[in-house]
Amino acid sequence: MSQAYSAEEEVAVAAVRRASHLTSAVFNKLVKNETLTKGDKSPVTVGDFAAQAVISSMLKHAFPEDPIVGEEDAAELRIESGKEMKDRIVALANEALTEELGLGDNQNWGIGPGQEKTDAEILDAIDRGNYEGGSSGRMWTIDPIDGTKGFLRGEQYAVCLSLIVDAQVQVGVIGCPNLPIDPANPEKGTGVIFKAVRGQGTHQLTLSGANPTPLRIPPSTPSTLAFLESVEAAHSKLSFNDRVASLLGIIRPPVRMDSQAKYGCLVRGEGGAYLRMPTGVGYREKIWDHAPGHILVEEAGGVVTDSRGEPLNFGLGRTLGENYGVIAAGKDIHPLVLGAVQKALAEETKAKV
Ligand SMILES: Nc1ncnc2c1ncn2[C@@H]1O[C@H](COP(=O)(O)O)[C@@H](OP(=O)(O)O)[C@H]1O
Ligand SMILES: [Mg+2]
Ligand SMILES: [Mg+2]
Ligand SMILES: [Mg+2]
Repeated sequence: MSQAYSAEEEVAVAAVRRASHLTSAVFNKLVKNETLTKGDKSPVTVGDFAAQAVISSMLKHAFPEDPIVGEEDAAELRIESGKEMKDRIVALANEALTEELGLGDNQNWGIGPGQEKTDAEILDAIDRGNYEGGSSGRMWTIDPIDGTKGFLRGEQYAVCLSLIVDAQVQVGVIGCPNLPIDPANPEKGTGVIFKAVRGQGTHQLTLSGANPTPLRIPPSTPSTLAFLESVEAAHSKLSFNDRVASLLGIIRPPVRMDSQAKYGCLVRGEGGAYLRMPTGVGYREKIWDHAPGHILVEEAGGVVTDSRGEPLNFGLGRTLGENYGVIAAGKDIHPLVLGAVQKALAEETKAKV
């Protein structure tokens, strides 16, 4: 009998691979009018839309019944003012879908090079990401470019895909085109894929899908720990992390990095703990920003909770609901970090009264 979710894993890695190639190629060619500002003031580029179209098209081919919770939608591309961008996205997506990447010829799963798609098919593929989520059944999450701000700066970003079944993440794949393959040996270059399947561990692959290497979070102590945190101060309360670090006697400065590449770094032993606390503006975390990273950490022997010590709930819809932050770390150090977070929160409450 084949391993559980082996077809899903194969398709997910292939889809992330194609989308990762697309995004890194697009970065070098990106021009100014190829970025839009969304309603929440965040950026979205032709790369985000095209990568979501590619992943969604491949998922439809392999698993036509599965709903998708995707970050982007095509509304802006369906109106006259979006025509130029739409044309570019259709061309990019078709290029990526038909490219020969040596992924095998399993046409049943749509992994090998496919046929060109029409404009309508590409827009519909993007809009298939409109599922509202929920606590039962299968669903995929797509964050075609996580860390769009990092992507635009030429820094870290990640192509993120997960399969959630009955509110449990079962498969997670994260492509990080700009991440060093081996941080100790920068000459090895950049571009990695992290993958995890429930019960089967976490692995790092090259961006070409080769050399699967198992990953376990190594033990750490406050003297070796550094927080992995956002670059963007608007995304998490960085001053809070500083307070927690001082309560724990952490000496190393935080490692700031955009996107779920942070979860990838955590599982391969960089940093030691991921900490993301709300900034207080009422933002709700999105499931596509955490589901793949969450399973990478759990399958590498780590623990992920919110600041109350509760598990994250992926069954509430497109968001994680009320925002109590995210703490991810190896299982030895997680209780220590959680304790310090709760102490820092209690200090804040005390300072307010
Ligand atoms: N106020 C806020 N609080 C927390 N996260 C936010 C936020 N505003 C945007 N984000 C999310 O932060 C993600 C990036 O996380 P990070 O800071 O770890 O790189 C963004 O993903 P996208 O770049 O996919 O839009 C976006 O979904
Ligand atoms: Mg975004
Ligand atoms: Mg994101
Ligand atoms: Mg995104």
